[in-house]
Amino acid sequence: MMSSKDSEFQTINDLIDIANGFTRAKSLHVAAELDIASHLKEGRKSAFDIAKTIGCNGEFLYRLMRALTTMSIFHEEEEYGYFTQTEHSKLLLNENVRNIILLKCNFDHYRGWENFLDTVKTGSAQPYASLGIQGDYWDYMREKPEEGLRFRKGMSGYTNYVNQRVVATGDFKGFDTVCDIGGSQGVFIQEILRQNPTIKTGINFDLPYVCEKNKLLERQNIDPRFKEVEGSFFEAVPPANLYTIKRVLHDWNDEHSKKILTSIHKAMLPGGKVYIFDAVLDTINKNCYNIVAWMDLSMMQLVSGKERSEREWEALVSSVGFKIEKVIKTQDPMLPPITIITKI
Ligand SMILES: C[S@@+](CC[C@H](N)C(=O)[O-])C[C@H]1O[C@@H](n2cnc3c(N)ncnc32)[C@H](O)[C@@H]1O
Repeated sequence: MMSSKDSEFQTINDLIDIANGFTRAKSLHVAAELDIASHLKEGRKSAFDIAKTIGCNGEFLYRLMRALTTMSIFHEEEEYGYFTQTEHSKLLLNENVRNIILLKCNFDHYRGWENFLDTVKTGSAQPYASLGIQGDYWDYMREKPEEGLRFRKGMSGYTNYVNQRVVATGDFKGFDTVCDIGGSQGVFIQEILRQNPTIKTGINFDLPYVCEKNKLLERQNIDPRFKEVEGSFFEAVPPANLYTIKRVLHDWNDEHSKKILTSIHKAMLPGGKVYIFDAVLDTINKNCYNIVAWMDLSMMQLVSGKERSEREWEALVSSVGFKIEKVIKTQDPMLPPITIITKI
């Protein structure tokens, strides 16, 4: 039986474990950056041999891999220095997963959290002030092209991962023109077109510098119905019958979100709808791990945005002339529910 002292030690260990989160994330980052998993594809291998191949210090790479095994990333064999793959480390071979990790754990992403204490105290976030960046997160992404590319690849990683299931949740029949607002590299609208042959035009709408960078992508089998339109959703969006807006409104506070929704309201063709793909907080269980509570903090610190409850969504959309028609809930928190809104 556990004594109360034992259970206190366990709790202290749990807290220290949480405090170690940064070290763990950084170790995962280095493993992804060095693409260590790809060296175990053919079977067991010594960390010292991998180190020689990739130009690392053998002992240090061994110690990194040994630490990662404590989180089920790689498995250490009986023979000293040898490792095999695990279910977790196999996933590092998936380009989408690797891009998500590289986005989440990169150095600038951490730096954006440096003044989180001030954010909580003041209720106002200045994530990149210490890097001398004025303006919002998107200005930062434009001014630091490497970060911008990492961000877009990471977002496409998320989207590619859930795309098929998310699109299958919605009903896209009867809409001639569908426009994905803030669609980044355009992978979401391409999947919508792929699953819905009756749509006539699918527009990817994003900022001019994002569309410019998209021209450099090696896109394969582009659907002739796919179109890219550049602009700012604070000014105007293209006319469409259906707007999809995925993981965008949570980037913005209510004042900015109202402006985005107003642009959509003005441009929407008669009988149109908007599908919002963002979390609805009420669908999440309290007091246990959920990804949305953590996403909410990232929104708070990095972009001054937030995740919203159904009541908050209702208040937001009704203030600009929309009403919620339906919320299609999903079981997996990785899959955003669809909040369908129409004009009042
Ligand atoms: C969090 S990302 C979401 C990307 C994509 N919808 C997804 O789910 O993967 C937000 C997107 O909004 C775009 N964005 C930011 N400000 C914008 C603006 N003023 N007008 C149009 N797009 C904007 C960004 O460039 C970025 O692609």
